[in-house]
Formats: sequence, C-alpha cells, structure tokens
Amino acid sequence: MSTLRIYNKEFEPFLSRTEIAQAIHELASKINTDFAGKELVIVGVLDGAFMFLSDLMKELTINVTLEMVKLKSYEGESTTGHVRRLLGLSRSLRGRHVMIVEDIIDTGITLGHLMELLEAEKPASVTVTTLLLKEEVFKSKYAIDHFGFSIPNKFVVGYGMDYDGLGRQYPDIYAAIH
Ligand SMILES: O=P(O)(O)OC[C@H]1O[C@H](OP(=O)(O)OP(=O)(O)O)[C@H](O)[C@@H]1O
Ligand SMILES: Nc1nc2[nH]cnc2c(=O)[nH]1
Repeated sequence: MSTLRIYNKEFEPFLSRTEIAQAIHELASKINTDFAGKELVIVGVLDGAFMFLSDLMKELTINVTLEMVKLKSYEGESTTGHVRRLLGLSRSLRGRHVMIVEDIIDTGITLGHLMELLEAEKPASVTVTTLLLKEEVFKSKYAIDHFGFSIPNKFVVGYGMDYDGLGRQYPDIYAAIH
C-alpha cells in the first residue's frame, strides 16, 4: 500500500484488506452465534457501508434479510450535524430482530437519527455493528454492540468511505495526513 492523493489531500495506509477481512470474519462468527436460530433484518446504511455489508453478509450463515437506508451528514471531512434521509425503510420492522450495519461511527449523530427511526417501528431488538468506531469522539445514549476496530480521531477513506465522493473503491483503508 502506498499513499493516496484525493483532490489536494494526502492519505496514508491505515488498515489493510487482510486486517479488514480478519476483523469481518470475527464479527460474522459472533453474529452467527448470537443470532443462531433467529432471523435477522440487516439495515445497511448507504452509501458508505456497501463494501463492508457485502463482505459481512457473505460470511453469515443465519437467516438474514436486507433493508437499505441512505443517510448523509458529511461534507468533506466534517459532519454538518444534520442527517438527511435520502432513502428510508421500505417495509415494517415490527417484532423483528434488527441489526444496523455501518462502515464507521464517529460522532454518533447518524446513529441517533437512525435509532429514532427504527424504534418507532417497534422491533423486537436493535443491535449495532460497525467496522470502525471513533471511541474518542463518539457520544450517544445508544451502545455499539460489535465493532471491528476502534480508531483514533482521523479522517479515513477507502473500503466504501469517501472524501467528497471520491475514494470509496479502494479495498484498503487510508487515513488523512494533516
Ligand atoms: O457518527 P457520525 O459522525 O454521524 O458519522 C458516521 C456517518 O458518516 C458516514 O456517512 P456520510 O454522511 O459520510 O454519508 P455516506 O455514507 O454516503 O458517505 C458514515 O457512513 C456514517 O453513516
Ligand atoms: N469517509 C469518512 N466518512 C466519515 N464519516 C464519519 N467519519 C468519517 C471518516 O473518518 N471518513
């Protein structure tokens, strides 16, 4: 892995595809055990989660259905503090076991918005799985059930995550050099 330039910003290698695959394998094993004998509705959060969601789902052996929502709150490297819902739920989640799947949880603003949306549906349970968690800055009344990596407060791209729309396609994750 070498450094990456997007617009005028430099990014350095941060997590390799091998490390990511290993973390996903461990997350999937845990989910397969925790939800054995149950049916799970995964709520994937577009756009950023598409790659993680795809790799995670390939390792799930439990019965699982998929629902996608599209939420957006970032411009450049910062949150606007306002979550725009560009695509919402398409069916009822009443009485279902639901798992939110996120690529990254940072301030927790997006999670708070989504949790309120899901709780109104009266599901049987809601759990949260994210590949990356910025524990230093995360502030929320909601708990994260599973995360792949706890990372410092650095802006990251790759593996589904973008910098102003670019960089999502890389199989590894890079961190901004400030
Ligand atoms: O915890 P927070 O500070 O709310 O940040 C987390 C959110 O930021 C990213 O979405 P973004 O708004 O960048 O949209 P995208 O997924 O389409 O890139 C990411 O996919 C999360 O949904
Ligand atoms: N691409 C990207 N999106 C984010 N959303 C919240 N934090 C981040 C981050 O570090 N990188």
